[in-house]
Amino acid sequence: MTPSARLAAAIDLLTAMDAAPRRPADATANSFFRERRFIGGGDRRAISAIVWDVLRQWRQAEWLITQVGGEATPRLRVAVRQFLAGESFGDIAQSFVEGKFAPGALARDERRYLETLATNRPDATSMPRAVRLEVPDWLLPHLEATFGETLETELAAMAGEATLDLRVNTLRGDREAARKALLRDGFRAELTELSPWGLRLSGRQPITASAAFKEGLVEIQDEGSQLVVAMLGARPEMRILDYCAGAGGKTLAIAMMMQNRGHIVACDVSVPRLEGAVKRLRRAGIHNAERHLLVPGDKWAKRRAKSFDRVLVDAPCTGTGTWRRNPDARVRLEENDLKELTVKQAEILDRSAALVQPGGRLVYATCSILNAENRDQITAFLGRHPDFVSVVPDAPEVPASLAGSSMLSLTPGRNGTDGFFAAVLERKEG
Ligand SMILES: C[S@@+](CC[C@H](N)C(=O)[O-])C[C@H]1O[C@@H](n2cnc3c(N)ncnc32)[C@H](O)[C@@H]1O
Repeated sequence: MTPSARLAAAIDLLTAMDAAPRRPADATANSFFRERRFIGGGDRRAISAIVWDVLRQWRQAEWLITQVGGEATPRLRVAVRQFLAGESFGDIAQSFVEGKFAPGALARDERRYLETLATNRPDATSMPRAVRLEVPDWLLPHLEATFGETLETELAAMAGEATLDLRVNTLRGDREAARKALLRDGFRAELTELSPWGLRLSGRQPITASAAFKEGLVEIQDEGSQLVVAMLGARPEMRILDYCAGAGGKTLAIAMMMQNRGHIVACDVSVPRLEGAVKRLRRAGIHNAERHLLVPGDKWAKRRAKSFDRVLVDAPCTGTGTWRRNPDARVRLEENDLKELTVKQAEILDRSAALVQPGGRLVYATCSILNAENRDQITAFLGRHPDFVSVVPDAPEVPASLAGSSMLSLTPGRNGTDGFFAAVLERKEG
C-alpha cells in the first residue's frame, strides 16, 4: 500500500470507530481488518499505528481543531497527528491526494484550519490540564488523589506504547528454552525483571504465528498480571477458584503454579469468555481445570461455601491500568461507569468471600489505578467482613522489591507493567 492508501484506510477505520463509540477500538479494528483480508500484515500494523497515535492525542487534537473553528473529523484528526509530529502544512497537504486508494485532497475548510494551526499555533499554556493529560475532566481529581505529584510522569508513561509480554508456561519448558524457540522464529525476547516467568518483546508483533505460542510454551500476559497471580501463592494439591476467569488468562498461570495438580475452577458470568478458555487450556496442556458458568442464585456456589484454599477475584474494572494498550478507553470512560463498577466489585467480593475456607485466602485484583476500585474497596470490605484480615503473602515468586506488603500496586511509570492492583485477605480460623 502507498502511504496515502494507508492514510485513507486509517481514516476509514477511525470513521468506523466513530460509528461505534462505546465499542473498544481494538474490537472495531479487528472487525475492520477481518472484512479487508487483502490488507497484509505490514500495512495492517502501519494503519493501526496511525490510528493508535490519533487515539493517544484525542483530546489535544480536538482542542486544537476547535481553537481554529473546526470540528474534529477523522480526516482532520489524522492531519493534526501529522501536525503534532512536526510536519509542515505543505507535507500534510501532499499526503492528502486524489486517487482510488487515497484520502482525497484537503477540502477548502480543512486547508484553512490546518494553515491557521501551522501559522498561528494556539497557545499550549491555555490548554486545560485534563486535555493536555488526555483524561476526561471528571476523572482528573481521582487521578490527582491517586498519584499526587507523580501524576504527570505516570500519565506520560501511560501515553507510550506497551511492550508485548509473554509468560513462559513452565509445564512445557523453561524461560531459556522459550527464548531460544522464539528466536528460531525470528522473535527476540528479553527476560522480564519482575516476573520469574516473563519474556518481553517490543511493540506489536505477530507472536501467535510462532511455534512457541502454538505449542503452548508461551502465552500472552502482561508482567503485572503474572505478578498478581504470584500474589495468590497457588501450590500443587490446593483447591482454587478463579471467580472472574474470563478467557482464563490467570487460570492458565494458576494451573502452572499448581503444576497441574489439585483442582482449579474457572468461573465467569459470560459464556463466550469462558468458551475462549477452552482452546488456551488445551494448548497449555492443563488438565486440572474445570469451567463453571455463574448464574443468578447459583446453587453450585452455595454448595461450595467455605471450601476453597484460594479464591482470586480479578474484578471487572475501569481498565485504567491498560491505557497504554487501549488509549481509546480514556475518553470512553464515563463517571457513571466508575460508580456502577465499584458497586459491582463490592457485590462480587461479598459473594466470592463466602467460598473461602477458614485459613484460606481471597485475592482481590483489578487492572485499575484508581483508589476507588482498589484500596477503598479493601477498606470497605474489611469493614463489612470482620472475619477477614489483610495478610502479607508467602509468595517467593514476587520479587523482594515488591514483596512484604499485603497489597501490590503496579503502574507503567513505576514498574514498566500495566497498572495492576492486588490485595491479599485471609479468612480467620474458627
Ligand atoms: C478483568 S476481567 C477477567 C480477566 C481474566 N481473569 C484474565 O486474566 O484474562 C473480569 C471478568 O469478570 C467477569 N464478570 C463480570 N461480572 C461478574 C460477576 N458478577 N461474577 C463473576 N464474574 C463476573 C467478566 O465477564 C470478565 O470476564
